[in-house]
Amino acid sequence: MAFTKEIIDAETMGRSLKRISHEILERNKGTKDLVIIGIKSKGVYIANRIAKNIKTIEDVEVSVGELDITNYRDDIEKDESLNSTSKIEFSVEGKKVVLIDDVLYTGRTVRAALDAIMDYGRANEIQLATLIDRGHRELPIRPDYVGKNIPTSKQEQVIVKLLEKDGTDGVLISKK
Ligand SMILES: O=P(O)(O)OC[C@H]1O[C@H](OP(=O)(O)OP(=O)(O)O)[C@H](O)[C@@H]1O
Ligand SMILES: O=c1cc[nH]c(=O)[nH]1
Repeated sequence: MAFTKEIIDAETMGRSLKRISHEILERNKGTKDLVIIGIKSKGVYIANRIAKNIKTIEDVEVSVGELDITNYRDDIEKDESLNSTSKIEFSVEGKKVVLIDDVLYTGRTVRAALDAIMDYGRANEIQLATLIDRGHRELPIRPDYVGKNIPTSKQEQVIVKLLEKDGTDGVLISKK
């Protein structure tokens, strides 16, 4: 039987995302040339929340893009007939891109996302933010901003719940 427990509540998640927003501003010395790209699907909601926090802190609207990595995954064959649902309505050329996802695990999703972004142009810099880093990387990828490091076993599953999609905020860990 699966055993599930909450490891991050809504309040803590909100605080973590505020801290990450401040860290992004601190590291980039503000919002000049800054753009945010969320990996679909949950990374997009988190990206929008961080952009909202930045608006509150700096009163600047940072552009947010949505990245669909389906066609760049290494476990399925590339299918050009699959329409990408990415929505990036700005140039990444010369920009500082903050790539955002909910969970960082093997790193394969981020590897695919880096490939996908490259197709949009040559960013000056790509940084990575994740709400949860659960370890077990299979590629040399590390986040620049982390909500919380959660040591896990490979048998466990990390489930991020977001208000926009699930009606509630929180992070659960489930053990088979
Ligand atoms: O580092 P990785 O091993 O690639 O794992 C992390 C990815 O796994 C999850 O997505 P999932 O593929 O479960 O799809 P989802 O975004 O629809 O939840 C999560 O949202 C990350 O994108
Ligand atoms: O536990 C995991 C691993 C990858 N992606 C998730 O969302 N959870």
